[in-house]
Amino acid sequence: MDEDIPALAVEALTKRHGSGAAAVDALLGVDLTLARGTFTAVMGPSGSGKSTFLACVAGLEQPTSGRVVLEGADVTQWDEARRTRMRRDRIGFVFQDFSLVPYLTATENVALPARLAGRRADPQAVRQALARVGLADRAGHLPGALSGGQQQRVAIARALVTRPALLLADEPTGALDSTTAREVLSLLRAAVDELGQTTVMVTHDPVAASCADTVVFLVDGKIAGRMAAPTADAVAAQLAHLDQLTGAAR
Ligand SMILES: Nc1ncnc2c1ncn2[C@@H]1O[C@H](COP(=O)(O)OP(=O)(O)OP(=O)(O)O)[C@@H](O)[C@H]1O
Repeated sequence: MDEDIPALAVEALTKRHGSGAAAVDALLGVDLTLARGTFTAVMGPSGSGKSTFLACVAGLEQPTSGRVVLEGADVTQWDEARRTRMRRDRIGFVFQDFSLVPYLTATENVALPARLAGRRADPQAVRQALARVGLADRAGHLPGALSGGQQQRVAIARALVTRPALLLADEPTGALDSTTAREVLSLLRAAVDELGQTTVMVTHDPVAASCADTVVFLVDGKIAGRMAAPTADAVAAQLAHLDQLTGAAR
């Protein structure tokens, strides 16, 4: 694998939901290139296009125009079956509500992506993934017997066990208290630093965003600003100025 190929390149991405008078332009020409092993936070007001962006990157939605290039492959050219395989094999997801299967143990939840792909999960890889998130001693527990933070850690182990090209996290700390949120964020940061895991995280929280290498601000479907080496204060200040940024982006 050529190390110079970016993990993700999004080129002139547009997405129009609906048609005619009801059409909504959720993305209006987004360009973004992510080098491997980088951690990017995506922020923006409600309705700015963050979820649509993640859905297009994951191949869950077809963009109206533009390209999504994952590790050098233009996935927008692929049919639904191939995009589904790509999602299963090359992308890890972490959601705000954890999205664990309630009747499966932590181990079984982590093993699920491989099983869905028709493979047997490597038991050692599953054990290691759970140990990495500090849950070796909770492997046999059902999600209902775990705290919110522990459930999110299981979800992170599940997302990372396949060693995906891209980890997409949608408000991963949105349902957690601030102490637990910090633990989850340090796990994401460690995955980037120690495993070289390319990560994109949508968040409303400046503290969460400050764990990323770069913050990208979306406003009205366009990138309205970027911030390298973010601090929580600087991100909060930038969010407060998004209205002016919108003006500059137009
Ligand atoms: N399936 C859909 N059909 C029609 N319009 C949609 C659809 N999905 C999203 N939209 C619209 O596209 C725009 C962008 O929505 P999106 O959910 O991507 O924003 P967001 O930044 O993720 O918002 P939030 O922070 O509230 O989750 C909004 O105006 C939204 O109403």
